[in-house]
Parts: sequence; structure tokens; C-alpha cells
Amino acid sequence: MATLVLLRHGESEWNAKGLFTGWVDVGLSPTGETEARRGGRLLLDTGLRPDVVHTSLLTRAIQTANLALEAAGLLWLPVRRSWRLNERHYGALQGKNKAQTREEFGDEQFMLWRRSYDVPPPPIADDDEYSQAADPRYALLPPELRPRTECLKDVVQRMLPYWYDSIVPDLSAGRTVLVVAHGNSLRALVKHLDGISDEAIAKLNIPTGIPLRYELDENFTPLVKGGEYLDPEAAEAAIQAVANQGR
Ligand SMILES: O=C(O)[C@@H](CO)OP(=O)(O)O
Repeated sequence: MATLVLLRHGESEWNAKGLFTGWVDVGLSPTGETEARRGGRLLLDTGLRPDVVHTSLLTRAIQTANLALEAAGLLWLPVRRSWRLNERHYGALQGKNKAQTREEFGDEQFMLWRRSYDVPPPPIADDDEYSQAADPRYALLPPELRPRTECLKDVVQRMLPYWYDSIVPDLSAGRTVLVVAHGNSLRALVKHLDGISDEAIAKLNIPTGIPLRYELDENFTPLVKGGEYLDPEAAEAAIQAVANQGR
């Protein structure tokens, strides 16, 4: 049996403003910092002690991991980072207001872009102010791997190699693993773990800053489908808030 803990970063500055974020590297809002510390305290109070941490390359996930680990007295833990855990690249929607986008394009198109499994938003232009074409953290990535937009299916495809090559070996070695990532990269991982269909995943939302614990069997299948949030009541309210964004 292995223990996996998933943590979505705390509220970001752009979550607070209602903007599509994707790969744009915004920091945590003051609320997000508080959420991250609460996430760390929940780990401590539950007696859950990760042995290793994996984060994306984005500041909001890195800050969340640092604040949570500090609150749990675990800043010394080894941490590995990968672009494969990044948020879904939101293409030309990056930097756009969610409510305005919904008004301009209608509910159906808005939900297709936001939650359909295989419809990506239009690609972002390299000279767009919110493009990552010149971002040095991706400079060594082969050009064909650097997205200009992604749907959730694309995220599953680029996230799974990291799951199999980096996270599963840690779990196999008996380590409790903490993954600090993003709404849509974690939806991709949960879809894989729980075997959620392409249709049903549209309804799944992940709240910010609340650890989600999975106990996995020897095939890395969850013993409890959906895992268990360390604060289920807070998670329920926050999940609704994510679902209602743009309304
Ligand atoms: O803007 C984003 O990058 C994501 C996560 O904050 O938003 P959504 O929940 O709409 O996919």
C-alpha cells in the first residue's frame, strides 16, 4: 500500500481576479498564502508526513509547497519539479476575464473550453504578452513539447510520463508522496487514478489548498475512489466556488 497526497496551490492573484491563468506565472494572493499554511497544518494535524514532494515549475505551486511544508515543520523534505505538473496551458484565453469570456462566447463555448476533455482553446501567439515562448524555464524543452494551448486530454498525455517515471517509483519505494500542482493537472491525475470517463471528468473540480489523500493498492489503484480530503466540509464549499467561476 502507498500513500499519495495531492494539493492544489492556494488562491492565486489571478484566481482572485477571475482571469484564465494557465502557464502565466502569477503568485499567491494573501488568501492563497493562508490556504497554503492551512494545508500544511492539516497534514500535521492528521499525522501525515510526506517523504518527498513534487511540484510544477510555476511559482504559485512552489510557494504553496514551501508555505505548507514550513507550517508542517517539513521544509527539509526533498523536492522535485517538472513542467509536466504545470497547469493546463490555456492558449489564447490566458489573461482573459472568465466572466467576460462567458458573456462574449456564450455558456456552451465557455464550458467547452473550460471543462471539455478534448476541445483546446485557440493557440496563443508567440508575441502575445501572456505567451511563454521566451520563458527561460522552458528553454531546454524540445519545441514540439512546448504547448501553445492544451485541452485536458493533452494534459493527461504530458503528465502521465512524469507519474510513471518519477512519482510511481517513489511510491513503490514506500515513500509517502506529496504532489503540489494545479486545478487541471490534478484533474488529469485524478481522472487517471479513479478511472473517470472523458464525459464525467467535466464535473470534477479541485479546491485550492486542501490536501486530498489517496491510499493506493499494489497496482496504484485507490482503495477509496475519489480519495479523502483532509477537511471535507471546507472542500465541498470550495469545490462549488471553482465550479461557479465565470458566473
Ligand atoms: O485559469 C486557470 O488556469 C484554471 C485554474 O485556475 O482555471 P479553470 O478552473 O477555469 O480551468
